[in-house]
Amino acid sequence: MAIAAVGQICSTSSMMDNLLQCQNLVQKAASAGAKAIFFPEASDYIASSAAESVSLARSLEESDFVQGLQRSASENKIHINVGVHAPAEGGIRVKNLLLWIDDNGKITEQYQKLHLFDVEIKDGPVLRESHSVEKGDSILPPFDTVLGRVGLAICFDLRFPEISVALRRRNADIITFPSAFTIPTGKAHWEVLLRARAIETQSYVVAAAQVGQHNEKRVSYGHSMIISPWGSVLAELGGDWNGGPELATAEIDLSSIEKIRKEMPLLRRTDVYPEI
Ligand SMILES: O=C(O)CNC(=O)[C@H](CS)NC(=O)CCC(=O)C(=O)O
Repeated sequence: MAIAAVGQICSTSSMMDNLLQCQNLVQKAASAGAKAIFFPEASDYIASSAAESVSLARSLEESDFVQGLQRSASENKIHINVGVHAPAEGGIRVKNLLLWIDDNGKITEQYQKLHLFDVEIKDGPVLRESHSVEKGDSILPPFDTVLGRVGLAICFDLRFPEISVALRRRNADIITFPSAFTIPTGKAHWEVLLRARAIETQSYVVAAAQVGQHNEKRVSYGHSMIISPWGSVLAELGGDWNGGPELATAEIDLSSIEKIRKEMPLLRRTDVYPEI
C-alpha cells in the first residue's frame, strides 16, 4: 500500500508562480508520506489566448517549470505526474502533454492528449483547443510505478470511455485525468464521469484539477478527486481558490483491485462488439 496525493492549483500565465505553487505541494505531499503527486492539466501555464499559449511554450529541456519540478522530485524523493505544454513542429501549435517524472528527477514517460476540447455552448463556454493544440495520435501503454500500473489520459479524454477501457485492457491499475474543467460542464458531468471510468475499469482514478480564475476569460471547476475501483470518492478538494494550492491524499491498495475484479469479472462480448 502506498499513498497518492493530488495537488490542486490555479495556474496563470506566470510560470514561475505556477512552479512555486507546485513545489510547495511537492514538499507537503512528501511530508505526508506520499510516494507520488499528481498535478492538473496545463500546470505550467494557462494563457488567455491561443497566441499567448504558443508564445509561452518551451521544449521540456528548456522549460524552467519542468526542470524545477524535476529537481523537486529528486530532492523530495517523490514521483510527479504533471500536465505541461511543449511546442509542436511548425511553431504554430503546442502539444498538451502529461509527464511522469521519477523520484530521481528523470522524465520517464510522456503522453500527448488525444481528444481536443472544441465547444460552443450557448450561454456557456466557447473554447477551441484545436486552434492552438496539436492532437496526439497514440495511447501510451500503462507503465509500472511505485503505486501500481499507471495509464495516462488528460481532461476531455475523460468523455471517451474507449481510452480508459483500452488502458484497463493493458492492465492499468490507476488511470489519471489531470484537468481544467469549465464550471458548467464540471457541475453537470465531472464526478459522474470520473466515477463511471473507475467503476467500468475497476481501477483507481486520480483526477487533479485546476481551480479558480486563471485570467479574465478562464475559470476552472476544481474538485480534484481520488476514486476507488469500486467508485467511491476517497479524497476530494473544493471548488474555490482559497488563496493557495491544496493537497488531498488517499491510500492505493492494489489488493482491492484484485478482489473487485475477481468478485465481478467484466468479461467483454468481443464476439459481438470489437475489442478495444
Ligand atoms: O488550454 C490549456 O492550456 C489547458 N487546456 C485546457 O484547459 C483544456 C482545453 S481548453 N480544457 C479541457 O479540455 C476542459 C474539458 C471540459 O471542461 C469538459 O470536458 O467539460
